[in-house]
Amino acid sequence: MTGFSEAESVTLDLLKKKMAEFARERNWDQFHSPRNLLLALVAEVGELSEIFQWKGEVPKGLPDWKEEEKQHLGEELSDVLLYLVRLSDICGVDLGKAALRKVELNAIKYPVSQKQNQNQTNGTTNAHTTTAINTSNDNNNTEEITG
Ligand SMILES: Nc1ccn([C@H]2C[C@H](O)[C@@H](COP(=O)(O)OP(=O)(O)OP(=O)(O)O)O2)c(=O)n1
Repeated sequence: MTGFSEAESVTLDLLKKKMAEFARERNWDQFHSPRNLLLALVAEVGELSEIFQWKGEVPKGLPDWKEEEKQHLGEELSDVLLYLVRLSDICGVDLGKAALRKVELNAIKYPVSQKQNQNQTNGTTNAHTTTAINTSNDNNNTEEITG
C-alpha cells in the first residue's frame, strides 16, 4: 500500500482508492461484498458507541479526555468512515455527490425560518429559537419546534 504524504489532501476519492488497493493486495475483494461491508460497518459503529457508553453527556471538544482516548476515538471514527466509503464504492454510489445532494435536500426539507434570519441580521442568538420544520415526506405538513 502506498504511503500518504502530509501535503496530499484527504478526499473521499483518495480513501476509496486506498481501500480498494488494501483489499486487492490481500485478495480480500471476495469478502468485500455489500452485506459483509454493511455488517462490518455496523460492528464498527458499535465499537464507536462503546467509547461513549456509560460516560454520560460529554462536553464538546472532549476537553477532559486523555490523548490515548482521543486517538482511540479517531481510530473507531475512521473504521466507520472507511467501511462506509468502501460500501458506497462496492455499491456503485458516488458518496461525495450523494452526500452533497442530500445536504441540498435537507435544506429544502428544513428551511431556515424567518425568525432565525432576523436574529442573524440583528446579531442576536437565542438557544431557544423557534424553527418551522417540515415533518412529512410529502412536504405538506409543517410544525413548530423549539430548539
Ligand atoms: N476484511 C477486512 C478487515 C479489515 N479491514 C479494515 C477496515 C477497517 O478500517 C479495519 C478493521 O479492522 P479490524 O476488523 O481488525 O477492526 P479494529 O481495527 O476495530 O480492531 P478490533 O476490533 O480488534 O478493535 O481494517 C478491511 O477493510 N477488510
